[in-house]
Amino acid sequence: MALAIKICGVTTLEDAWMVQDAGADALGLVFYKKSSRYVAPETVAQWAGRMPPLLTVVGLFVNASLEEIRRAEFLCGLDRIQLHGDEAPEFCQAVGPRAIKAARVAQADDLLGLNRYPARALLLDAKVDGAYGGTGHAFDWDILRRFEPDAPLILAGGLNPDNVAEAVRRVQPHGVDVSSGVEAAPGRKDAEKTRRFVENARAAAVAGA
Ligand SMILES: O=C(O)c1ccccc1NCC(=O)[C@H](O)[C@H](O)COP(=O)(O)O
Repeated sequence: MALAIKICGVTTLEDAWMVQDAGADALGLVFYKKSSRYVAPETVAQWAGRMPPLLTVVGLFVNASLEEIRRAEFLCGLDRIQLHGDEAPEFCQAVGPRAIKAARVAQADDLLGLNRYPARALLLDAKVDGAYGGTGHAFDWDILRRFEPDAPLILAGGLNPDNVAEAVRRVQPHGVDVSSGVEAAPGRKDAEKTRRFVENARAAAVAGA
């Protein structure tokens, strides 16, 4: 199966095109006001008709209301909804078949109960005190050895162009997700790092196929 690659924390239309040019499959828009990568749904709505046509657009929310999510979906035409807070399985169900549930993990116990989420995919990120995501920290991938997710697994947390190949080889995820590892500055992506990330991830996936 081909590896899906998502570049998260895009805040400009220019970076959205760069992500497509680099060969990624999806981009993430952080609709969480406390993030340095926050972009307003109204801003994204102004990009309408000028977005890269074939990229999957993922809206990321942290403990948002269903109303807030539906509004952003309507304004921005989101393909997926990434729930990156403390949302319950029932909330994931209410969001519907576009929902990706993100979970923060540090140890094997953090994986318990994740199969209760009726999610399109499970995204596993590093657990860091006081932060919901985008920290640049990795978790111990070995704790995934005995984990059998019911949904496709997307690996995140501290990935970068230099470690993504090893991550793909060891975890064999359905997809990988990166934010700070391909940044020039918070909220701005670096084209060269993004291109290298995609190239190295794809090469590792092909070699392991
Ligand atoms: O990116 C953020 O600022 C952010 C804030 C709050 C919740 C989630 C956030 N990002 C989520 C992502 O999808 C990141 O790609 C993921 O956490 C990995 O980040 P990084 O370790 O920086 O690659």
